[in-house]
Amino acid sequence: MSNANEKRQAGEAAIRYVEDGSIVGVGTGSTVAFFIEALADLRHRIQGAVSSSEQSTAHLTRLGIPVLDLNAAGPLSLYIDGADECDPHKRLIKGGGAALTREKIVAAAARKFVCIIDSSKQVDLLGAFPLPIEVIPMARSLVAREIVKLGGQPVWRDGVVTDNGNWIIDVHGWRIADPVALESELNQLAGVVTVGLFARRPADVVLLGDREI
Ligand SMILES: O=C[C@H](O)[C@H](O)[C@H](O)COP(=O)(O)O
Repeated sequence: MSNANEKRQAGEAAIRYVEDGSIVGVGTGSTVAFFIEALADLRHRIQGAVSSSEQSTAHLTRLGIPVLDLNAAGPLSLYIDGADECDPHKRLIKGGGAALTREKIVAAAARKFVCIIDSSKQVDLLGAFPLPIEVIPMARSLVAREIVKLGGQPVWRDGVVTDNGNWIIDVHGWRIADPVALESELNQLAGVVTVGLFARRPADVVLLGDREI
């Protein structure tokens, strides 16, 4: 089965976790786009969505799904999002679409995080996909030097500005044996806004296509 078909299956299968009357946390990306399309059929049965990006907000709005502010919504029962890599412990690399910061915020606000992937995202060890890190623009070189000291190869995603007005560094060359420790260590660097490792708060459920793994 093609990756696109598996993404569609995963996006549609995630609908079974949506409860009537709830506010749904919605991630970003091509897999989530299938979820948003399916969610539109249920729009009269939910209160609305909290969005993790301007891209998803535009998609949700176009389909008539109310987009709510997280501060007003409070704790969420459910967050649905894709990933760039997923290990056997449901720890993730995210941020290939530069939406990692708001994704991490909405994931943290949710009781259950259902991650929807295709088989190309499954890995034994995180790090073949370059690790995205959102940085304050003035700290780009500073953070890059610190990453080199930690053995990574930082590459500035030139031309990309996040929804929060920041920049992205993609770190190549890491095979991440201890994602929880690395996430914590990188979070301490001055100028780092968000690390694209979702290890301290992994997914609760992973759907590969329509199959829970
Ligand atoms: O910043 C983007 C997000 O973390 C996405 O969830 C991730 O890049 C996966 O996207 P896609 O479903 O398009 O492969």
